[in-house]
Amino acid sequence: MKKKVILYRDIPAQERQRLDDQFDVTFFDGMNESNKDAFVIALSETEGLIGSNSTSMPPTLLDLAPRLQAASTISVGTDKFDLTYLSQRGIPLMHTPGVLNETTADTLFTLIMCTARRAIELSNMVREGRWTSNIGESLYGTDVHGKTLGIIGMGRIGYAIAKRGHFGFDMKIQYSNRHRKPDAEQDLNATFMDMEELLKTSDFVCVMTPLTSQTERLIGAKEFAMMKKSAIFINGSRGKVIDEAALVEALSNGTIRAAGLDVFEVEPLPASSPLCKLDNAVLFPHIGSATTETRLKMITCAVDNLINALNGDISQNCANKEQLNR
Ligand SMILES: NC(=O)C1=CN([C@@H]2O[C@H](COP(=O)(O)OP(=O)(O)OC[C@H]3O[C@@H](n4cnc5c(N)ncnc54)[C@H](O)[C@@H]3O)[C@@H](O)[C@H]2O)C=CC1
Ligand SMILES: O=C(O)C(=O)CO
Repeated sequence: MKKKVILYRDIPAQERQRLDDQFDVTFFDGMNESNKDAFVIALSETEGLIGSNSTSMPPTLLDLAPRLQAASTISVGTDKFDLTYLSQRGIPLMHTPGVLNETTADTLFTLIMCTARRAIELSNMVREGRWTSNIGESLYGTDVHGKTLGIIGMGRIGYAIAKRGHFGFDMKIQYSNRHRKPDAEQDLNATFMDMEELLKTSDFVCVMTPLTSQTERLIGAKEFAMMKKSAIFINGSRGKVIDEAALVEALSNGTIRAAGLDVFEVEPLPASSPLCKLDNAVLFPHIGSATTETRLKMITCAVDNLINALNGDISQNCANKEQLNR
């Protein structure tokens, strides 16, 4: 008999077919008030889960899935699951590292360029008929090339961002990370330092850590105050890695120059957020990996991951492999 699987995000037909070939699939378009009861009933029988990282899967919900054997998230970030809880139950969480590095780094560099050159603010000026003469000094941007790029979280994506800065923009790269990265030091001439020194000396501060209990609110009022007044802050990790209210304050009172954000404490970001009123904030709707090519690669990877995991193979792309092996 085929194993039962819940698919909680729409995926292309050919990938859905690969799941159907192997499993008895129940589809939900996310999880919301209108389908929650049916979702809970399906959970009681399911052996596998696959979906996107816009849906939270807390222990209270997964307690309702006593037969669960594997979960597969269409993301590299695993913060919508509790890894300790899953590991205690012996359930692997599969994810999609690597396939989105370059696309996400492109997005982060777009944020760097848009904030530095005030691209969105000035584009809006043109569209709204407010371009009536030469723009004047008060609307000039700041250079990106030749500046210092500080990366907090020099992992797979951090490295891809640093590569763009080093080779494309002649930037000086510095980083803080849980451990040193010899490849970044050799290939990109990157300098390892503690976060405080990085905050004080970078022109662009880019956060690319995962969201964990150690990184939650890593950057708050104290950290913004350490940055240069001319600094530009970029967050592509998760909204909760920063204190958003403190960022609003820092952008409003000139503690830092500007911010580019792809992620927020609450997503979708409500239009009532004070961030939406700030010209010096560039706001993207969590599009780090959102290209047609890369999203397909992520979905294909996540489908492979679930098939492998439910067949007992977690050698590739298992986020809690070490915890499971303990
Ligand atoms: N905006 C978007 O659409 C996307 C966001 N992400 C986010 O980016 C995160 C990173 O992805 P990868 O680069 O693939 O992960 P990774 O595991 O390769 O890199 C993360 C790095 O952060 C470092 N780190 C952890 N805690 C730290 C701390 N307290 N201080 C400094 N460094 C710390 C780790 O040592 C590691 O090198 C994901 O977990 C996800 O949350 C990922 C993809 C797309
Ligand atoms: O993969 C992730 O973690 C994302 O945030 C979406 O690409």
